[in-house]
Amino acid sequence: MDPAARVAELRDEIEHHSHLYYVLDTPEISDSEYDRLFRELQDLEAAHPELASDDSPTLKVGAPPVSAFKPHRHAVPMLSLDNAFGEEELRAFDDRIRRGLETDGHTEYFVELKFDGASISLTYVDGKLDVAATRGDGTTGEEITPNARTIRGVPLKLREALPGRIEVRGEVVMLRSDFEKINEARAAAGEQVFANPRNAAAGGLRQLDSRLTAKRKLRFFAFGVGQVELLSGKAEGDLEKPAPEEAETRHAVRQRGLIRRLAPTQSGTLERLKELGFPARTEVQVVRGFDELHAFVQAVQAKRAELPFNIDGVVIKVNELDQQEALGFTSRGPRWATAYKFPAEQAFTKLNRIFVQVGRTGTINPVADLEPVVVGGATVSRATLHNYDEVRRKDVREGDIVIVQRAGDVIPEVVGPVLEKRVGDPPLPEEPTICPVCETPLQRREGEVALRCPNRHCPAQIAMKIQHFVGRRMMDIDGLGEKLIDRFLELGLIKTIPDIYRLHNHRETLVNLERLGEQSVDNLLRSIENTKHRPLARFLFALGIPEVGERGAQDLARELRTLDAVRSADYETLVALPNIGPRTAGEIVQWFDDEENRRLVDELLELGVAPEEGAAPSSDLFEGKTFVFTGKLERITREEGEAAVISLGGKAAGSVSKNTTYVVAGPGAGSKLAKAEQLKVEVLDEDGFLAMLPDGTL
Ligand SMILES: NC(=O)c1ccc[n+]([C@@H]2O[C@H](COP(=O)([O-])OP(=O)(O)OC[C@H]3O[C@@H](n4cnc5c(N)ncnc54)[C@H](O)[C@@H]3O)[C@@H](O)[C@H]2O)c1
Ligand SMILES: [Zn+2]
Repeated sequence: MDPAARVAELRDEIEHHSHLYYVLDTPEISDSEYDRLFRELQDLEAAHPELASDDSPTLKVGAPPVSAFKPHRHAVPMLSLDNAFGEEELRAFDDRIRRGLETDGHTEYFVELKFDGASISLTYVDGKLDVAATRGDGTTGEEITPNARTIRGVPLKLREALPGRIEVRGEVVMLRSDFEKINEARAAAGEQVFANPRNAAAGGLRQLDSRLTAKRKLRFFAFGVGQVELLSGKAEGDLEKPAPEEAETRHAVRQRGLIRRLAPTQSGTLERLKELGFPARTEVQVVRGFDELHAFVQAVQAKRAELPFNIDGVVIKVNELDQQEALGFTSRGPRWATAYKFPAEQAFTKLNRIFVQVGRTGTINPVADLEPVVVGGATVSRATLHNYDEVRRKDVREGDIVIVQRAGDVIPEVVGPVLEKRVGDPPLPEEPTICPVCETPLQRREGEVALRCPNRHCPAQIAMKIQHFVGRRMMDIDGLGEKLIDRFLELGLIKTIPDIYRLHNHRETLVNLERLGEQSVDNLLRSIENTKHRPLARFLFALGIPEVGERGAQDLARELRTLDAVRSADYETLVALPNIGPRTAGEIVQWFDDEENRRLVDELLELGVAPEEGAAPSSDLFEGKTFVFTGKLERITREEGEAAVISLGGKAAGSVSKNTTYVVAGPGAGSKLAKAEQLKVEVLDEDGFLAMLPDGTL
């Protein structure tokens, strides 16, 4: 295509999506698609300077304010940020900064989370909130003062009544937990769900009735200041050592009695904001040079999913304000900062078909078959829809354009359809009445939403049970994957879980199977044999008793120690155990009461499976104490730490609560550490933990 035509097309398209995103808060394409269009336009404009235009979206910020609100002119423009994707672009940013500052040394950066929300400006006059405004197009925003007053983290009065005027800027976000509740309610009311917390927060800011804003439970995190015109006095002490070339202006400022900075650095500014009453910020750090910068970025990325709100990257700012000034601005943003973007966790794609999957316990799960799309750095072509209640609630139909989400290790899921893009009126997917695999009529258990196939010999369930049994966190049978299990089932080589341990009787058949050589068969048989003495906790987890997960199985093994004790425990015994609730206790009793399940366990034992019993604690040193391990440990693994705690009579838990005695935190610890600090739980580092052990080591 002719570059001029493409440029025109891109500008139109970008304007269209900006309007949907910034003004209507209902995007139709994902952020990464938008970023791609934006980059393409930037590149074309750079390659063809003759196509430059003053009103190109590449020179603009956000979108103009809507007329329902009083316009607010920003004293200092509220700009956007440049982006960096990947290590190479991060390095290029660092190089550019060093060139700009004409230094070869390490630059000092202030690095922090890039909140995925909407920015606002809060102006305080003599310490009182005077006016709040959205970013708008950067020059003019919308005045939303009554709405801002409802946001947690926006002080109505600063802790110090600073004389003069100070404008604080930051991001308004919605916690993921609040977002989920709000979306559930919207779906139930047949409304379009919000694609993400950002849209919900941005929309919440621009309500005409501030009571509606209050309902969204928004939060504010300050990240900087705009205009500062404080009368000298209190804040002056923070004006340390002006750079010599600035002494002149500094002198003039002082004569006028005005101070225009809170502190000489970005990190100092944030400290001051905290003192003034803005919520403390976590995950902020001063780093020097590229390596430290890169390490921080990676550490944040690793704990992205643990944070209570969404972030879309890390913001990197040159820390010294004098250096920031020297670097200056472009029309869209500061030269002294960039946004390092993480892979997007959401994408838009077409839902081709909804099909049914039968789970391990017979649950019937609708699954979306999607046009493959990259989300969170991986290609996704299937996503769970959980159950048919949810399908109806979200109103997802075949052929819809849907929002797909993949956050951290969580299974990809369909957030909801883009109703605007629905073609015609496709029928709501029908809930099946018979199992798609064995054709048994489906049932629904009392109090459950999911339908179930009640046929315990249903081939689909057996396949899933076997897959679960051999899984990595269960019996961990190396080399026995999903495909091979299906093949063995088809050939009748295995029909039940115990048949796995009888496979050696079929060595000849196996060796002659297509694509399985003698060597891989022997490897497989050996790895099966090697799993006969797995720890009891793993074995219990592998059995697939409803409600008994990894932690539950560990609790059972630790408390009851032998398989016999678990098998024969009655309801009262079980329910008295820590962490075992009535429902779990009931399921365990029922499972072992079942004739077929008992035979399954007996057969396994006869075949030589002998789970390693939970050892009795060697001491009661940690009795009554609960430990939580978090972050990266250097000298021991988390599992070793937990095993040590248990063997000394203590407990290891996965999350911090008021019952936690100690949190052992290594580098990179995130929300668990924050929770510990909040609950005033004692925090140890790895050395501190090791020092508590009888020998001072494992
Ligand atoms: N899906 C769509 O249709 C669509 C349309 C338009 C824009 N977008 C998305 O919006 C982005 C552009 O939006 P933008 O102009 O707001 O830029 P941006 O979100 O890339 O970066 C600038 C903004 O980051 C925010 N921010 C968060 N944490 C911060 C911190 N710690 N310090 C400083 N700023 C912080 C501020 O609000 C600032 O204005 C695009 O990259 C795209 O992903 C998507
Ligand atoms: Zn079935």
